[in-house]
Amino acid sequence: MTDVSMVSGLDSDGIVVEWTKVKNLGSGSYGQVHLAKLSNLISGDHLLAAVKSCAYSRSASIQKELHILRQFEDSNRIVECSVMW
Ligand SMILES: Nc1ncnc2c1ncn2[C@@H]1O[C@H](COP(=O)(O)OP(=O)(O)OP(=O)(O)O)[C@@H](O)[C@H]1O
Repeated sequence: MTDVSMVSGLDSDGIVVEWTKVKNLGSGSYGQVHLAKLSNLISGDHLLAAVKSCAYSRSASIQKELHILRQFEDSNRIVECSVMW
């Protein structure tokens, strides 16, 4: 996977979001996890989040993980889980 420090994409609400890698947090079986600064290009809001990314060819595994995590959205142990394309 090509390593880039800044990525733009659409969040699940169709909002354009730019994320900049701050530091590497680790990697697992399906992708890499970075502490990233997310910027909403419309509102100008920023937040820090752990962002997992992977090569497109491996994205089915991350989508499966997202599907499982969404079943626990009401859990107080999951802060928020969202997707960006
Ligand atoms: N929210 C988070 N905050 C801080 N570090 C995180 C966070 N999520 C993941 N990490 C770090 O990134 C690493 C990789 O996470 P990831 O979820 O991809 O894999 P894993 O669950 O550890 O392993 P596997 O996918 O192989 O079962 C973790 O081991 C952890 O060190």
